[in-house]
Amino acid sequence: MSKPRLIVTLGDPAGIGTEVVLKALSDRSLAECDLTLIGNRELLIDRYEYLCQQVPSTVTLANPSDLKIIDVSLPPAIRDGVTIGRGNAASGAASFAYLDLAIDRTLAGEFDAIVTAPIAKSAWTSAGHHFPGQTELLAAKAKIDRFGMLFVGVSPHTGWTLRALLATTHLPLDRVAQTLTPELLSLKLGLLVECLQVDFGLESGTIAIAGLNPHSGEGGQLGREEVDWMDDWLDREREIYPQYKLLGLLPPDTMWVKPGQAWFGTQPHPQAADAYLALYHDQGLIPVKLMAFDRAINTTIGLPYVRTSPDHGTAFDIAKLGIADDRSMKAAIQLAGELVTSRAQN
Ligand SMILES: NC(=O)C1=CN([C@@H]2O[C@H](COP(=O)(O)OP(=O)(O)OC[C@H]3O[C@@H](n4cnc5c(N)ncnc54)[C@H](O)[C@@H]3O)[C@@H](O)[C@H]2O)C=CC1
Ligand SMILES: NCC(=O)COP(=O)(O)O
Repeated sequence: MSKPRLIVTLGDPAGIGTEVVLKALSDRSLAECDLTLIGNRELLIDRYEYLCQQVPSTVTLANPSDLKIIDVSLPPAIRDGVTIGRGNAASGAASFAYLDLAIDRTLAGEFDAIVTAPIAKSAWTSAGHHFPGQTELLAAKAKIDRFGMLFVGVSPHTGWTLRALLATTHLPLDRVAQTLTPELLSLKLGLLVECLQVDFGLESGTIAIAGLNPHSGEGGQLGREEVDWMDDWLDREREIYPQYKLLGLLPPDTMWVKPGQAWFGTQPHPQAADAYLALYHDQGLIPVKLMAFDRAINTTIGLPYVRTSPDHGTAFDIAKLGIADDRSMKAAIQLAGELVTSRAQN
């Protein structure tokens, strides 16, 4: 089989996107993928030259002149408006243009997967692009409304694989309860099952599902969603997916004890689940980032192609320092290659 063709966006040019990409691409093991960067060549070269002065001699950076690059030309006002360490309308316009073109080229069949460096949602908004995140732009351009945000990480301590899907994502907390419906949860669980089967070869297994309220509502005393509809919803899903053991609705704090042990222990915990369904952003991402911030991968499931991304953001606070950790970006590129290969074989 030919090498997976990956397009890697440089993300917000005021953040650490270019840095983590150039650091990651200096790793020769990534040569198993056919990689193309997409971004503004002039900003990329400026950044490379700056970083060469910043990083210690033990750190290597890929040289842009050795890489395939799709150059996204930017009007001078946008290019000159980018200020390292501060997201603004110019950096938002640039990062949006990179992703927008990457999607078009991928939908046209030129690439098998998109790996995205981080963008700032607020910079997109300042630039007039009103999407909650890259995920929603990817879904809108693919014309799908069935998609999910799944985080994946492999423990360096035990080899155990953490998989956590978010039922809702970039939503104010006070809108979560009204957004959760039986239909939405069925859609997300169905996507998760498909992904476990197609991408991870798990035809059966265990999926743990969190409740919404403290102690999963404590029988209605601490919140009513579980007793009013979520318990019945889960009973129905158990009939639909008899090959999976659906655990739940688990108290949302203690749900993470076994995965924590499976991640940090000396061997995978026998009772850790194959996947976790968290009901809102921070219910899932606080534990994921505590366990795996240096290496977790954000992948969009349900798209007609593979999309991965590091789990971190633009890190404007360290963008001038040259100290960004590229392991999550490297893992995102590796996983994209693996998923493309496994989908081609299925
Ligand atoms: N996939 C994406 O495009 C994501 C984008 N974001 C965006 O990033 C912006 C900043 O968000 P924050 O919540 O501050 O999260 P963040 O991940 O950018 O930063 C959180 C903390 O972690 C540190 N950090 C992040 N990545 C690092 C790395 N690779 N190496 C070393 N240290 C690192 C930062 O310096 C900061 O102290 C927001 O505008 C948000 O929208 C946030 C998460 C994901
Ligand atoms: N917190 C996760 C996140 O912000 C992912 O955003 P995006 O990949 O949709 O841009």
